[in-house]
Amino acid sequence: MGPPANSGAGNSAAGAALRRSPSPGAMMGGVQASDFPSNFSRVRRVSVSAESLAPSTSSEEFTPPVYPKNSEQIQRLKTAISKNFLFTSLDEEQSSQVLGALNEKPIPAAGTRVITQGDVGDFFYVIERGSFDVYVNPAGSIQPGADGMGNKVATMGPGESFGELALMYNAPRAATIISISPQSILWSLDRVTFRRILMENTSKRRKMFEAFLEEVPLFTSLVPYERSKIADALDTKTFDTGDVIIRRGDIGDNFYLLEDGSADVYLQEGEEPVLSYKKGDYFAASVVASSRVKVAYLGKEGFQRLLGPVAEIMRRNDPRKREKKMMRKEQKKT
Ligand SMILES: Nc1ncnc2c1ncn2[C@@H]1O[C@@H]2COP(=O)(O)O[C@H]2[C@H]1O
Repeated sequence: MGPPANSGAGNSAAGAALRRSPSPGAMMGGVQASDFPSNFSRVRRVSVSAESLAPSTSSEEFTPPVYPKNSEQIQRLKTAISKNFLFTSLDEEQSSQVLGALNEKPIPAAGTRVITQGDVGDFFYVIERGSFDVYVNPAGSIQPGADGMGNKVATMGPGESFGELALMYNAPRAATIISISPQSILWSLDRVTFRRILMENTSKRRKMFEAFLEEVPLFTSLVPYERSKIADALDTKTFDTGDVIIRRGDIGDNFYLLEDGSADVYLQEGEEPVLSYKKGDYFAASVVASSRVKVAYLGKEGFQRLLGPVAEIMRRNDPRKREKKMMRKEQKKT
């Protein structure tokens, strides 16, 4: 996935691009109908009422819409959201409200434009079936002509979601989304339900990790939006001085990023450390906290799905190799 000249998304960058209010011209993008394939979003673009733009307060009464589903649909929907990090920390009530409010949207044709960059945001989408390309035009909206959609910045598939940025920031859509396979299936969630139930956690996590992830050297090659997706998947654990974070030989299912504090790698308990880690470092094995330590970690699932773009850098700079090398060096000395 090649980073675009200006992806215009992610929190800070999206922030700037997204907090602009859309001009009427930008919203239409000045695009000729013939430039694009059948347009899913244009036919039901809605004006968003002031009420639904108001930030949510959890004390207000709120009844999400309910779209009846048969058991086969519920099963498909549950599978589609099961691996999506935005749904992982919902309680039972929230979960059933969201399941009820998600509405099945078949996208029969490849080349259907689901979201148009620069438009007002109305729905958030989860992909059940099919693939979708993401385009960003650095101008902030699609432009006339063959390259009007800008640069292709990503392709998304089953289990992934999109359309949250405009709803979170009350901002124009930051990208254009086009179906690339026929017979795709999306599930849509209206903006009010998204803001009331899914947004709090998502923006909390993104805000919490945004500044930190920007400083992690491994992630500097990612576009801000890719870092936001990593933030969605991170969890935090705290260790006290002397606690073993990972023991050598443990099956390492997690990828750890040192968020705060410092940690040491030991060859043998009681000996001098052979390597030290500081904020922003990532590690894999035999690590002991040398101060109070906060780590952010990614489970195996997130690791495989989200770190694809930096896999090559990690292979070159595998922390296990680094740790083993230091250990061999130490062993030679003795
Ligand atoms: N690199 C990217 N930049 C901006 N948006 C992206 C990017 N990749 C995926 N997207 C998604 O594309 C969506 C377009 O609509 P939103 O701005 O509401 O939310 C956006 C994100 O969910």
